[in-house]
Amino acid sequence: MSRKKTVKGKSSTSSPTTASTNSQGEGKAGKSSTGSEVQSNGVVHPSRPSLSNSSEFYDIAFKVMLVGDSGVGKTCLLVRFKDGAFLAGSFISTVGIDFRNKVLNIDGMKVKLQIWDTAGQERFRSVTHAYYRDAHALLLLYDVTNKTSFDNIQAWLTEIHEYAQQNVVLMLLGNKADATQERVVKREEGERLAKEFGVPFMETSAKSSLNVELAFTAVAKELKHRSMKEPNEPKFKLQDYVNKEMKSTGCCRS
Ligand SMILES: Nc1nc2c(ncn2[C@@H]2O[C@H](COP(=O)(O)OP(=O)(O)OP(=O)(O)O)[C@@H](O)[C@H]2O)c(=O)[nH]1
Ligand SMILES: [Mg+2]
Repeated sequence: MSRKKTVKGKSSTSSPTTASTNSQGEGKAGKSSTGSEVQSNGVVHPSRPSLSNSSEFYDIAFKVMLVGDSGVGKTCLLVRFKDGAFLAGSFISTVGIDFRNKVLNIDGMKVKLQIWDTAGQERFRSVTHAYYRDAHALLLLYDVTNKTSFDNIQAWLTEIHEYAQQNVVLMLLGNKADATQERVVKREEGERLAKEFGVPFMETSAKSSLNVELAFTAVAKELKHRSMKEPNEPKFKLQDYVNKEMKSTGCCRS
């Protein structure tokens, strides 16, 4: 596998609470004024119907962070979700941190996800640590064709406990589920690990798009339910929702 390096996001140790966005809803860490109100729980409610910089109105916004070893497919997962495309060919390892915005319609509400794509390489850890505390949700990825990336999940969870908010929404994703020939981590092993740590789990594929939309939608639903706190609404259960909605390729349904 060839490895090229490119500067896609600006390395920064400042908090991502503020960020600048271009017309495609992509951005880098930085400072900007949005006119939105940030609640004590960190949820961004626009003070009026809001036009995000990606030219889409939204009612509520959350920060989601992609974490996991280098090469597990974080950038590809985000590109698949945002653009519906797969980055095949040579692997371009992320440098620092980068984000893309996407507005989802969740039960009649426009939910904006600001999705932070972090570099998995060890040398960028100090950069990404600074961003954990502002994340409302974390998608923790391993690669089903790479045992080391699976074995490292425990270390990632330790890091998350150290740097992220206590109530952060967390989901474990076993990516590259399409790669049946190269698979070395069974779905059952992923499920077992997730159960052990009490986190929702599913397998995904940025290549085939298996469960990509579902992963982000499930997180957006959980965040929206938490922030709305409708008194008579039944509690949203992320894993139950995922199990119900999961698409099957024969390999990945529980
Ligand atoms: N077969 C298969 N390959 C994938 C999938 N997702 C990513 N890849 C490949 O895996 C390699 C790494 O993908 P990236 O998305 O760049 O990995 P990353 O996690 O962002 O890596 P860092 O930026 O270094 O942290 C690339 O060559 C992708 O083409 C997938 O779902 N299936
Ligand atoms: Mg990347």
